[in-house]
Amino acid sequence: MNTMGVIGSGAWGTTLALLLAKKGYATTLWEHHADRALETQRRRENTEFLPGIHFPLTLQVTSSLEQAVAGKTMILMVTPSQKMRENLRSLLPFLAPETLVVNASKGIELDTLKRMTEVLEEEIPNARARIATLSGPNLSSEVAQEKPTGAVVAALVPEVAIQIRTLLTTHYFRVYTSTDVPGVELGGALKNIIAIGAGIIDGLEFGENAKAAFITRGLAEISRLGIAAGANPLTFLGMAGIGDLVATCASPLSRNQQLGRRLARGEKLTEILQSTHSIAEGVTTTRAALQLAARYQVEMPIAELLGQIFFDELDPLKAVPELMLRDPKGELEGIMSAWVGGKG
Ligand SMILES: NC(=O)c1ccc[n+]([C@@H]2O[C@H](COP(=O)([O-])OP(=O)(O)OC[C@H]3O[C@@H](n4cnc5c(N)ncnc54)[C@H](O)[C@@H]3O)[C@@H](O)[C@H]2O)c1
Ligand SMILES: O=P(O)(O)OC[C@H](O)CO
Repeated sequence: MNTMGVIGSGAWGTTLALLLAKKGYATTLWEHHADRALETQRRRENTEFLPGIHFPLTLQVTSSLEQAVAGKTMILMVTPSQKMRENLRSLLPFLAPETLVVNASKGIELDTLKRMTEVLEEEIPNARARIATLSGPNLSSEVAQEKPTGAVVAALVPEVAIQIRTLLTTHYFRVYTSTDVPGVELGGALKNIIAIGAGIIDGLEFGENAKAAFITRGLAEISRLGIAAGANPLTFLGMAGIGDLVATCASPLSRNQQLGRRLARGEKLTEILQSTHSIAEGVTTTRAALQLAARYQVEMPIAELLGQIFFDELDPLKAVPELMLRDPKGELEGIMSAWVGGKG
């Protein structure tokens, strides 16, 4: 009998826990606030992040990491990415050696600049043969409503990815597999930067041409950095690349996109971040991506300007001519050299 643990009860963690529980797996969802765990367990609904969706009997909520982790077939890590390491350290005493561990968060650890599975590898003994990462165009409320969705799970060991694909697949959640862990993970993390920019473009009412060009150049920027960091270039044409970029940049459901629109209206970043419990990972990811770009000597003009908007209060309207009037260049410049020079 397969049993599941989900660590992190925000919108995505709750959605994944519901998916697994509705498949009939006994699933335990971990919430880090004890009183909120009790409240959610009592109400049988996550009223804050996923209102209106009733929990089946197979889904239990707890604030005990032991209950959420011990003896499970698979656990999914769905905390804010900057909290990944501390949560892993806390749950490690309860983690059985055979439990599969899947990252479902999209971010890069500040300071270390590690991807989430790199953090998993550092914290979990003998992790390589049992860890994986899940990504793709997965706006949580659509998945929770069982709307048809595609995703990708990447693992170093192909059989592990296949095993996890089997556990996650449903009639509304089609999962592909990959062995390109860096590509899948960087695609998912870096698209949040571009989604904030797309929100700014929407907020400034610059139109669809502008947004399409911006997404396209965003993909070029993600690909350049990803390839330099060891990703397979083709991954950025897949679920975790163009797939997630389209969903997140186009949808008003995206929290990163929403943040961009609020910035365009003149709201201050600190006020926006204080006004919500939801995570918009793109802001911290911009900081980390710029440091990675410096490490790999990759140009990221969009991320640089967004960094100036976030951290130096650059007026978004002033950023636009800077992008438009950069030195003209060939469309594939930079991508080709990264491809030839990268490990991908
Ligand atoms: N929401 C989506 O549609 C979606 C889809 C795919 C991936 N993701 C990714 O999943 C991750 C989690 O996002 P989400 O949407 O589930 O969360 P959310 O933004 O809906 O809520 C944030 C959650 O983080 C929890 N939290 C805060 N501090 C914590 C700590 N110290 N330890 C553990 N938990 C803590 C909060 O209690 C809350 O449950 C992010 O990396 C996000 O990018 C989200
Ligand atoms: O709401 P966002 O911006 O965190 O995006 C959610 C998912 O990552 C979309 O795939």
